[in-house]
Amino acid sequence: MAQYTRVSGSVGLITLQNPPVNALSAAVRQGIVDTVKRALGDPKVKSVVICGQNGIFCGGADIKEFGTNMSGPPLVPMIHAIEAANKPVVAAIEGSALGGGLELALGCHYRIAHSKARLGLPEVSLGLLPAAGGTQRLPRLIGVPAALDLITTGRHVTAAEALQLGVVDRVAEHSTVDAAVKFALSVAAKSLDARRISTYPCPRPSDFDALFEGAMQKVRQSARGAIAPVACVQAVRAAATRPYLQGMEREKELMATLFTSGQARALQYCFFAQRAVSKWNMPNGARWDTSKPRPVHKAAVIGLGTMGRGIAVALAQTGMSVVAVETQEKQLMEAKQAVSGMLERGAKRRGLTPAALHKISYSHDIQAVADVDLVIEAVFEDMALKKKVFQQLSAVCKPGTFLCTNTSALDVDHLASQTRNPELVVGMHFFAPAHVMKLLEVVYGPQSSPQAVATAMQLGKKMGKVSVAVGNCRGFVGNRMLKPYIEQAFFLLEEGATPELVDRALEEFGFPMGVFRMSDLSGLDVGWRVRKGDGLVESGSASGQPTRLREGRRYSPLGDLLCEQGRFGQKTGRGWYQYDKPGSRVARSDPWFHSFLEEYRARHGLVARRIDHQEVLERCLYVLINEGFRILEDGIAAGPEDIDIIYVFGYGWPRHRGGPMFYAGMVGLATVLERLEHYRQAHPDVPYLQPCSLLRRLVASGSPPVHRWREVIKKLHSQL
Ligand SMILES: C[C@H](O)[C@H](C)C(=O)SCCNC(=O)CCNC(=O)[C@H](O)C(C)(C)COP(=O)([O-])OP(=O)([O-])OC[C@H]1O[C@@H](n2cnc3c(N)ncnc32)[C@H](O)[C@@H]1OP(=O)([O-])[O-]
Repeated sequence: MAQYTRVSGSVGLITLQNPPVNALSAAVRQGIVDTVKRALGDPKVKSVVICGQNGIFCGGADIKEFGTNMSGPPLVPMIHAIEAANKPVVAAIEGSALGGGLELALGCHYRIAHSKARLGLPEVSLGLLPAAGGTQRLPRLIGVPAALDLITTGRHVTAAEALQLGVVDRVAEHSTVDAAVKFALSVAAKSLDARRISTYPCPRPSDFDALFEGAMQKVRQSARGAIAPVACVQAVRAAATRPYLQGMEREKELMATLFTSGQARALQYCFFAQRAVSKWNMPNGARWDTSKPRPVHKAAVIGLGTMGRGIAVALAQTGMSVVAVETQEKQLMEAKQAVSGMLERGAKRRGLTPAALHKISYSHDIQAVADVDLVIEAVFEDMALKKKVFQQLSAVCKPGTFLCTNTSALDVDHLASQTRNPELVVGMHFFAPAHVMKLLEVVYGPQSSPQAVATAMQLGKKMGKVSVAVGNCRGFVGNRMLKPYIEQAFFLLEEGATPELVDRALEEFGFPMGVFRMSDLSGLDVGWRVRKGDGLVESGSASGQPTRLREGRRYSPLGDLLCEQGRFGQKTGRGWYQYDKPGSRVARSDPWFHSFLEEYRARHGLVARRIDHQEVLERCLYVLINEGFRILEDGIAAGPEDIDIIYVFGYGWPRHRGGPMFYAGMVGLATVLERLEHYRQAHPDVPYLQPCSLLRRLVASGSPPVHRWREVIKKLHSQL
């Protein structure tokens, strides 16, 4: 809807009305067409202002309409009518002008933005391109290089940068609409010939070919198989090589290739899934909208290793006071330096003064956290040590202090049982580097209070994290699914694959790093320590079948054998790959490992066979997905969106593939089930390949679309 009023005597004020972000739904588009006609037909009106209700201009096209039979007036002619108007039209931009919202503003003759406004064309992040003239008008207004940057990255710019780029004409510190009305009065009599962007020539950069080749190469490298960024470059190229109307035809053509693509559906699913996970609920019925968080003004971090330092930085960057505790004096001094460095670099990147530096106080005494509202424990991943810390915290902290653990796999309930108030204990599982990675798993146990979960989720949002609430179990959601994925990768090596082949298949699928390059980065010794803790590691000297079985389950000692030789990955310069020196990041094939693998197969009577990318993907991804279904069945994750957001934001699952559960729906649940059964028959000693009954149930009920799985899961749990 759009409301029309005449203000200041001669200004027609059009207000977009579609809360919360005034998206350009069919009704809003119709409203704009009607109100613009009215303003242009009203003799008293000399100029027009378009603004949005509730302090936000427009969040773009209504994404909820995509995939439906879209009705109502199309955007392109609607914006043309505004640009062709014989009265100046001024866009008053508050809050956000994104996608179709900015394209609407680019159709106006002037743009005035509030100093806090954000502007951009983020369509690429939805698997699309700006299809209401954005790819043709923006290059004409701000030049090809700047337009290429905004359109291929989809990044939002501040009002200040938008002014500097020439996207907006003015920036207002207060009441943008008033400023726009005053401005509209001042330009009422001015000619509009030079204000219709589509009539502008598109400046042709001197290094035209090099620029577009460079842009195409860049998007192909960073896109990892995503198609929208490539189409964005092609559309902007049309702006620089064709007259406006032909360029618009090209924009339309390219959008048609994207609009119904699987990638666009996956990316739009991620958009809504990211918002859905903030609406958390627990099996005991507690929910996001009925559980009130408690404010956290002062927080503490216990243990200043790599994770603790990142968490301290992320907390301080919220502007709250932070107490950082490390009992080892030397480690404390090193941590102080490291944290200060990270804060200074962070502030510099954002063009800010490192005010957060003064928000952190350091101590080697746990007594220093007595008055904080929330503590995050990040000491070494050892249960005995963590239990001791939780006992101390329970004694030292003021009543009501939330006690959170950054453990990545240990039992949160067991730690809670070490305290006087287990209801105040939750897991806050960050991902390395903690001040960079967006994902946060908030882990609740049966005793965790809804208020503790609500407080941790709110703190996560304040730290700029995408927080997902999950139940307590071994490895929570992310690491629990990673275990069978890694196990299959090891088995594939035994059967004939190489680290290079497995990694190439996963990287071509879209992962930034394959499983073996990732293992070398995070360190083979991390997993080795956990397997030792689980009593799985045996001495390397023995050979034959028995050494590859643990309680009747197939087991591959490959990783253990490498660790016994000190091959921990990048940190030792040798792992699954070789590196120039310890700490280098460039992986190179290692002839030693290839002959070691052949000798290993011979020693264990294994005959290598040809393995193709399809088998790698099916075995590594379907077994991970299958564990995802078990997690849903166990109620550890409330819905597929929770799992998908965890994998997209924490494990490098390519966003244009929607996440493991969405991907399973795209491939077809029946196919996933059939392939798992196929591999289970071939490998009866691998229980992870046993299809989950929830998967069978979904296939039996006709493989409903992913957004309807929660109903099936609910029914399943109600029958349990
Ligand atoms: C032709 C044209 O070229 C093309 C084709 C297009 O234009 S494609 C569209 C391009 N536009 C975008 O990519 C912008 C997408 N939106 C955002 O980036 C953000 O929303 C925001 C504007 C910066 C506000 O952030 P926020 O943190 O304050 O609130 P929120 O929680 O995110 O959002 C609040 C609520 O609004 C919903 N919502 C937001 N934007 C929406 C949109 N464009 N369409 C439909 N719903 C939308 C969202 O799902 C949530 O719903 P619910 O969860 O409450 O039920």
